[in-house]
Amino acid sequence: MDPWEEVRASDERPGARGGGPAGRDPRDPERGPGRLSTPVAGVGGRVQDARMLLADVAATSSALGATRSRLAKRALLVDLLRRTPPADVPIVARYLAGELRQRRTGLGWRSLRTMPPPADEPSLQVADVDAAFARMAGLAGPGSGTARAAEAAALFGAATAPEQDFLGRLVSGEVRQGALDALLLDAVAEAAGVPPESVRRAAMLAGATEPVAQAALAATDPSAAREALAAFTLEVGRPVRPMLAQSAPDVAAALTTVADVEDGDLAVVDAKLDGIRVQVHRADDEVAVFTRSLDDITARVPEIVEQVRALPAHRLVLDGEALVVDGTGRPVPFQDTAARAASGDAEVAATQLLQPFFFDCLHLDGEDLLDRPLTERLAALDRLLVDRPGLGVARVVTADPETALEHARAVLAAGHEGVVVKAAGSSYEAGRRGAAWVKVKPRHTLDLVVLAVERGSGRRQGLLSNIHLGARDEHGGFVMLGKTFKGMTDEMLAWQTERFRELEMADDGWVVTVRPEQVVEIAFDGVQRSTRYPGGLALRFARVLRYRDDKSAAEADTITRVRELAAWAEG
Ligand SMILES: Nc1ncnc2c1ncn2[C@@H]1O[C@H](COP(=O)(O)OP(=O)(O)OP(=O)(O)O)[C@@H](O)[C@H]1O
Repeated sequence: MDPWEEVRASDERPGARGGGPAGRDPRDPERGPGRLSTPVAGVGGRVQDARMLLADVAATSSALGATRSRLAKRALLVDLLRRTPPADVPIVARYLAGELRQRRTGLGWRSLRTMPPPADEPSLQVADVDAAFARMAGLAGPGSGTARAAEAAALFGAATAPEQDFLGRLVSGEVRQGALDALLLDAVAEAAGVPPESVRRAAMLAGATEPVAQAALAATDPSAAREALAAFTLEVGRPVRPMLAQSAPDVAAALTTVADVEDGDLAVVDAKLDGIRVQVHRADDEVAVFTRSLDDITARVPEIVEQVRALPAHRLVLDGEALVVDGTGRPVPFQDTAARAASGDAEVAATQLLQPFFFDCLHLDGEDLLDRPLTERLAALDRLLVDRPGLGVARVVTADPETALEHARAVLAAGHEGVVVKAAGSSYEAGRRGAAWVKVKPRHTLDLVVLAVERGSGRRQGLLSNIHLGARDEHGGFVMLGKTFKGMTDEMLAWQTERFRELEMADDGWVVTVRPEQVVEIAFDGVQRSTRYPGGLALRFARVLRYRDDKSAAEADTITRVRELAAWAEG
């Protein structure tokens, strides 16, 4: 069967995706039940000298957990931000928006089991807590375990019972990192009195929420805040959040999503390469390579650096995908590319070369191209790659569904995973999953979060094997959709056994409950109704394709998406 036909015959239907902003319930009151009792001082009246108490952040966090609507959550965040002294804004933003990588403190769940008695009065300031976490993260070598335990005891001992609870949830990952980012940006806008788009755009260009929150809220009035935000522009050397794609069930549906093809609007149909996203920046001989999550991997990928240095330009920012290809130019299995990208081992790096393929150009020799139409950006890319066309991505520009489909078939035959259909006139919307890029893959996959794992038996004795899979719900929690022990290689089993021991929260001797942080890409044959699992749905023949370290749990697929798949399957 033609794989593209298979897509159409499978469980997705065109047109059923999209809709308005998720989760906004007009019946919700402006302020939710968890509203803080402390009065709002207003932007001008923020207490400039005092520091923010951890108790305030902890109270907001627990109120957020109990509040269901986005509107009420945003109101709580605005409340908190307005009362936060400017110097503390970055820390508060980091704790609530998810740029705190808890794992780096070295504190495990086990160390939280024996808390010292709580303090009676709140006295901890967020800056003290942040400093304590930073000190713990900096500990290494002999004696560091004891020093870390002493730091933790001092920190937790100075915390009241609700603060201990918050710190515990922060360390254990229950205060979900990243989940609030979009909401926090809107709250920053409201607290600073500026349009939300200006905050979002600044955060995308800065590649981070923290500095943007600080700039907006340190300003004395809305017009100063607007000016401070406008100062965030594309900077060669500083990664921007990458533009993301929606999905469509087939090429024709993708085409009509991005372009008015009846009217002859053109679409760019790109090969979708299955590797790792790379954003490369170059200023003369300085080259930096960033991943989808904006980690700097320059030192691990000298072969990419070299190829970028050879391009005929002084300053550039390119977006692309890097993969290992075999002698015939076909991509190797994704796991091998991922293993190569993760490895800093010089021997591996020398034998398995990562080849970059560029599909967008955001800056070229002094000109920012983000706001230019895609066709102009691609013309710049083509000029740049004129002597190295192999560094580009196979594409056609068309309004004709047949031509697009033909290209998609050729791309698949060349060993790639699908196509990305893009509006020819669209700008680069950093950080957004807009309608301008639509991906089509013949194989169905979901990115789910591992909630628990069962001990293996027989051949898998001593290993952690059967994983419990969860989709995100609208309220920051997860809905279990089933379990699988299929598709795991021996290496994967060994890796996951170690990984899930790290994330362990409880072990009843059979099932190990883990912190919901690890994303796994699952292939499946369909979604069916089931009374067995809490969402009323289960995946048929779920199997593991790969673990994804480039996505956080906050970016995993939602139960709404799974419900859509079930509805499509039922017609
Ligand atoms: N030609 C291309 N244009 C844009 N993105 C591409 C292209 N080829 C490969 N990609 C990859 O596809 C991804 C776009 O899909 P999406 O935004 O949904 O991210 P994703 O969730 O990582 O996707 P997936 O899991 O399907 O790879 C990009 O992040 C990029 O890594």
